[in-house]
Amino acid sequence: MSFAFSRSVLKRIPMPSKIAMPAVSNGPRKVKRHRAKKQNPEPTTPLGVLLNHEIPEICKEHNLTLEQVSNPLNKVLNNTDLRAKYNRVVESVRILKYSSNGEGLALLPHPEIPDGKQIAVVPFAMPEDIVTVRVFMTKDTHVDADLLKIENPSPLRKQDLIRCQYFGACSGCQYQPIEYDDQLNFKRQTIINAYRYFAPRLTSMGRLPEVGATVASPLKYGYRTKLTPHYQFSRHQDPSVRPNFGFGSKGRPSWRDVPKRDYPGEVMDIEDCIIGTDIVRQGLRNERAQLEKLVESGQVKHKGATVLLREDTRRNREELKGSTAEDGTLSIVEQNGMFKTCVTDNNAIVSEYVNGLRFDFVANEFFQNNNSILPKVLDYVKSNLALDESGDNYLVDAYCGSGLFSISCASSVRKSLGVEISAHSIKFAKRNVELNDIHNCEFIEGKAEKLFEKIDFPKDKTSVILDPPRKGCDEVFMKQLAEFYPKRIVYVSCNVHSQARDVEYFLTETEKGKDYKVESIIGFDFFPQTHHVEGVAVLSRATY
Ligand SMILES: C[S@@+](CC[C@H](N)C(=O)[O-])C[C@H]1O[C@@H](n2cnc3c(N)ncnc32)[C@H](O)[C@@H]1O
Repeated sequence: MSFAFSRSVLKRIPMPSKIAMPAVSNGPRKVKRHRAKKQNPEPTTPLGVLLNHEIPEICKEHNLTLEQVSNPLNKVLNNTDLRAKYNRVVESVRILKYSSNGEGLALLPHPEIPDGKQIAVVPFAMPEDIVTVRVFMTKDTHVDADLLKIENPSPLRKQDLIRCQYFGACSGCQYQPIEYDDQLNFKRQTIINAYRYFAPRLTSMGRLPEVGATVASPLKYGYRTKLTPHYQFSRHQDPSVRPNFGFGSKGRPSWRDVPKRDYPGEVMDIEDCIIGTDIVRQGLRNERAQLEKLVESGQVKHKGATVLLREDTRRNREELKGSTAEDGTLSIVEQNGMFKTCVTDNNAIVSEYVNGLRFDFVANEFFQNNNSILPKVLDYVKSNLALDESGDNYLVDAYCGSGLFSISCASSVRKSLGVEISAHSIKFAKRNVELNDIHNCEFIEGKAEKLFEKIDFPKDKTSVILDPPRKGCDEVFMKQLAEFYPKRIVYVSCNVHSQARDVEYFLTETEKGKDYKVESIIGFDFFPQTHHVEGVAVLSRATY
């Protein structure tokens, strides 16, 4: 039997520290009082958006003050009768809108105050649904509720579009029952909201263009080149039985007959994930079967792990290594003359092809997860860099990863400079220029602002691509970018909220940023069936 699974793939989850024994005491037993934890999320996370923008907005729309919708949390936590009153079933609830996280938001009657209200977050409910919910968690500002029944569906709800048996309990997808065009519209609305919330000055000054229609993904299912299922042994579980292997679950909804979960609220047992590519889906099946064998034979000694499933594409079949089927044969999918395996080793080197260019990278490092949409994104980014046809152009690629943008634009520029914090990614960016026989791209390792120490490109001929992680850019970087004064900036982002915040800061808070105009804002649907949207904002300098 192969040990590859347990040795190379698994990331150990730390064991809980020893449980402290209670101190011996002779006095009367103290009643333990529960104290609510203060919620102070990062403002551009889904919870930050909910607390700072979505809840106040609902209050405003319904003439409610924040006090009128807040809950006496410490009282509820310490009084069982009161908790039972708050954790209740509520019928005939109209869902008002989606949160930025693709969850339904609603107003419930207050359980104590006759004309009071509570704001409820209801996963899997959609705007205009009339539903029955069960409140299971009270927070200061809102309550969390499970969707129990759809009494009257929203006109946008098409239940027969749901293709996954786990939809409605798995935390991965939110939009399966919605026609694809409507999904794209919801994502556009997310971007519009993000700029209203995080770029209020630009919005009120009329300095933002209309957000464009979200660009569709060619593949609506079967697109994800990376999945990371996990498992965890619970304390009460027979250690010789395979634990659930899959993804996190959401609440305990009962509106759909989803296959039984033994450990609600934890990991769901998922046999197949249909948003994965064919080979990644095969990898999921293989690794699940492997885990079963290893557990049965007592070879899994740790409490849980996350398993990487990453597509690897090669021209040459002999180069492939990866997940094997139960009979020990390597799983391979052949597609358009290329061969694909599913790699499970975090440190393996994998390849992807985009527009005929080859990109190698370390399996657990960042690479875009939807290969099918990349040609459209690259076309759009390239056409918005305002590159001169003579080729007298320079490109800065900040947060460059393994060089996707620099290398894809190399034939249209004289020189490019990429910067990236991950040493691994930089190593592979350098290797990728060699693999593609490119000679005008340079890469440096370090924080994004490091590039300003190095750069000697003429500002009037330089365009900048920004593609930071979810938290966005920091102010130091934005200030230096404004000082550098490039002719054009294309800002790609997987979090449109931090993007909107950065664009507002750049245009309103930096001296030279005031000379820029936001030319366009548009979404790309990298993750169909989910609430995620990738935003691309184009900024141009007034004169160059
Ligand atoms: C969304 S990825 C984009 C990668 C690349 N543009 C691509 O499309 O493949 C963001 C990248 O920023 C890098 N990163 C994170 N913080 C950084 C920082 N402060 N300075 C430079 N790079 C950073 C991450 O390692 C990651 O590779």
